[in-house]
Amino acid sequence: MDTIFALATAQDRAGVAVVRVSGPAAHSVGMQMCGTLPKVGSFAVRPVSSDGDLIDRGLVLTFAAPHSFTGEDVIELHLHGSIAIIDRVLDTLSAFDGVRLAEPGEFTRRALENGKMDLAQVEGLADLIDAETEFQRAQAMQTVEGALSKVVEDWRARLINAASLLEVTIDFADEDVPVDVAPEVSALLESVMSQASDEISRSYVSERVRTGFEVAIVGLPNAGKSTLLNALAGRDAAITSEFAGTTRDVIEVRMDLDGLPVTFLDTAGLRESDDQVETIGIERAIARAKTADLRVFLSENVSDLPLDPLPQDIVVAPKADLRTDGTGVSGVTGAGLNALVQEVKAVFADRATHSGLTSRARHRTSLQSAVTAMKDASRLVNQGPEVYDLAAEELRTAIRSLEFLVGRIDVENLLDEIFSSFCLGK
Ligand SMILES: Nc1nc2c(c(=O)[nH]1)N(C=O)[C@@H](CNc1ccc(C(=O)N[C@@H](CCC(=O)O)C(=O)O)cc1)CN2
Ligand SMILES: Nc1nc2c(ncn2[C@@H]2O[C@H](COP(=O)(O)OP(=O)(O)OP(=O)(O)O)[C@@H](O)[C@H]2O)c(=O)[nH]1
Ligand SMILES: [Mg+2]
Repeated sequence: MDTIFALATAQDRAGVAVVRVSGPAAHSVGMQMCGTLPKVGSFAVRPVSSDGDLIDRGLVLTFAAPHSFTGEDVIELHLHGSIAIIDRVLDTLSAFDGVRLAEPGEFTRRALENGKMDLAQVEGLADLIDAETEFQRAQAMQTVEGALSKVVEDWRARLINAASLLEVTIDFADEDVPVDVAPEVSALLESVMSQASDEISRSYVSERVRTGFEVAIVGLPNAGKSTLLNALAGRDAAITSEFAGTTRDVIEVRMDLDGLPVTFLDTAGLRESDDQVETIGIERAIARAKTADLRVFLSENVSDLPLDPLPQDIVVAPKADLRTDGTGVSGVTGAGLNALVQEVKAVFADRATHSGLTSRARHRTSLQSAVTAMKDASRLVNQGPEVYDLAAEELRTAIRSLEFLVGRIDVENLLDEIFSSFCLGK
């Protein structure tokens, strides 16, 4: 087993930089660079040297397998966060035999392989590192803490219970069956099916929390959409001009609305156009507006537009400053801006109350196949003891789907994909 190392902190000048080393050679490498290591489970200031040349004086932490993040022997070098120090320390580490730079996510991969966390927790950890808003942090943190794993484990236990009730009956097949297990098995299946189905519908909301809710700003050319986007963003994200048809590409601005991750989309003004490029822009605008979670129609009259508002969509008049009725929004004067933001926030805050524990298509696929197998099992159980063996087989399929979800089985082919999205040093 290679010993791996990486910079765990951001690749830039900083107060402190942390280099982690994990694997069988971690302690011996540490002793060669630092003279002696602090005793296991503690930290101390040590010189960090290369061939007798003092690179830095750092804080050194020693962990011993299995009591570390990876479950292996680990040392951490907390260095001054200088680019030159980091380069020299990484160079020095790579010169040791059997010691190499870690791949993205490789520390976490070892933690998974050593049973320190399961696949759901690993995904949660990736989300936690990517979290930009409070809702994202809270959702990811509950997954890291094992909330999803615990629920799935509970469902799995109930299905195993149901399967064993069927197995007992199957074993008694030629004798008088002691009790009819069908009611108990059905009740177990019903409870898991309803909770899993509920989780599937919640997963769409959690997915939006994870990736951000999208709000498309749509309207006629020149309505002031780009000006509005810039006002929301507090910076010049999009080009604005007095010429109708200025915006063509969809411009995205990510925002944190009191912890809710929301991406505003500025789009091309909607009209019939002879300009081929503008027409492509308009097609993109309509496509993105349709898939967005919410649309803001910056429009006096939505029937002017080739798009109908959906129930929660917001319709607001443009250029409030040119109006006398006190309504509308203006990116120039800021009139109505706060009210608009509050309205968007309210819509998503309400949707976010329906979030759950799963946030990926992968989770939904597993849950869906588990539910399908449970439905089949339930139907078979109602047909009578002659087909209990078939029902038990369906239950095993459902159990395997749940095990796949938390990575108990069969996930080798998933790992490269999951870990490739991790940062270096994690
Ligand atoms: N310096 C530093 N900060 C860090 C981490 C790290 O690895 N290093 N973490 C990394 O992501 C996070 C904290 N999570 C951690 C989780 C488990 C262990 C760990 O060593 N667990 C051992 C028990 C350690 C002990 O004796 O207290 C274990 O589970 O056996 C370390 C960090 C965030 N902050
Ligand atoms: N008076 C007034 N003018 C505005 C307001 N918002 C935008 N404008 C002006 O209207 C013109 C068009 O603004 P844009 O923000 O580029 O309009 P748009 O909706 O993005 O236009 P397209 O990208 O062409 O669809 C510019 O000259 C802006 O300065 C507003 O609230 N009040
Ligand atoms: Mg524009």
